[in-house]
Amino acid sequence: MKCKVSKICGGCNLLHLDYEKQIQEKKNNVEALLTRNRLKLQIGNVYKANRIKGYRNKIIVGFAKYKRKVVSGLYAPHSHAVVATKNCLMHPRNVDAIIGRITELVDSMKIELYNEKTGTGLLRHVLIRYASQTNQVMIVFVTAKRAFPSRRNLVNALVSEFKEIKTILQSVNPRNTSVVLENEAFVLYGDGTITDKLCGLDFTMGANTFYQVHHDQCELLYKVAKEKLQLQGQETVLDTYCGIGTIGLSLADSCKMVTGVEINADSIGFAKENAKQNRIKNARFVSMDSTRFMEEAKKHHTHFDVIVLDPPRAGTTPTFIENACALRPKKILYISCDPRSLVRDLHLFFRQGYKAKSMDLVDMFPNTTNVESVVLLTRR
Ligand SMILES: C[S@@+](CC[C@H](N)C(=O)[O-])C[C@H]1O[C@@H](n2cnc3c(N)ncnc32)[C@H](O)[C@@H]1O
Repeated sequence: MKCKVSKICGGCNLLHLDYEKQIQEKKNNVEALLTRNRLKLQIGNVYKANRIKGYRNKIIVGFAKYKRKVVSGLYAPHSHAVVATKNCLMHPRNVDAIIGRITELVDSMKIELYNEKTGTGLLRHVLIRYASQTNQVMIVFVTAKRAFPSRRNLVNALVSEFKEIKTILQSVNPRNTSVVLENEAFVLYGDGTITDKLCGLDFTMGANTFYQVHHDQCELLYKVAKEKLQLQGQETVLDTYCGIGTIGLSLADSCKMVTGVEINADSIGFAKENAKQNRIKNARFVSMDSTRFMEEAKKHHTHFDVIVLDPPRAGTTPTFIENACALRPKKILYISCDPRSLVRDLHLFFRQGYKAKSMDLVDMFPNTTNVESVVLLTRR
């Protein structure tokens, strides 16, 4: 695959390798990390992706002016510089057409671009989410202020042209931070949600909720998780860092009870809604910091047979690990998107009497160096 901007964009830093070599490189990198950290762990399978382009279902584009015309693109790594791109190889084609049209409309409607240096202007970025199985698109305009003069014309133009746009929102971030969705989002069109199908279930999500970027690899990841856990139908499962409930709900038909914990209250609202719309009755969700939940669970001797954790890149906390292990679950499944924080946390699990039974990798992010790990821990 050839991309003119891959060197400056930095998004696809393995694009120069053919896919088999990318997979080998990812495996080598994780193995080297394990060795450097004195972890004797064999990597079992590396689950490759069938779809290695056009897979990204969440895209954030920035805008800039070039020769007086508005251009859009991804941000260069660790910077706020926009790399003007058209038809990124990782974007679904129909989403790219929408991005192209938004860029033209921003230009022709003379929508002011936000200037980070002076703190003036309006439009900061646009976030697009795509539910690939239902062909539903969500667009979020992130603006520096609430007043958005041309929004009605912009929305009308987009929805009349693209039938797949199900909802459009505006999120206001007045502060000088790079956080994309800082505040509450206002609905400009539709109901503020899109719904995708995953593992045979319907999952509705909002603008600031987490959803894995590669639909098919996400299904594969959850399938691997289910296989690793070998649930017998009687277990109580705790799904921490649960987002909109995807992992827990996909396990619900194989266990007695699922409890999901997540810090983002919006996500918990969607998780409850998702349980309801899929008629899943053995799942409950709690909006709470996972570490605090674990402390409380330990204090009240709440037992779980299985604990699943899928934290953000930073990994989990020593307090979470200490309390989770003190509850003595039979199995702990650690799903991680950053092998470095995973390795750090595994040392702590080992110190608390757990051992790694298996470690597998799932290629959630083809053409990049990122990889998802799944580690099954059992009591020593
Ligand atoms: C990598 S995502 C995983 C979400 C979900 N398991 C999935 O597969 O879609 C991590 C999730 O952890 C949540 N989170 C971040 N910090 C948290 C915390 N301290 N306690 C609970 N949840 C947290 C984020 O909001 C996000 O939804």
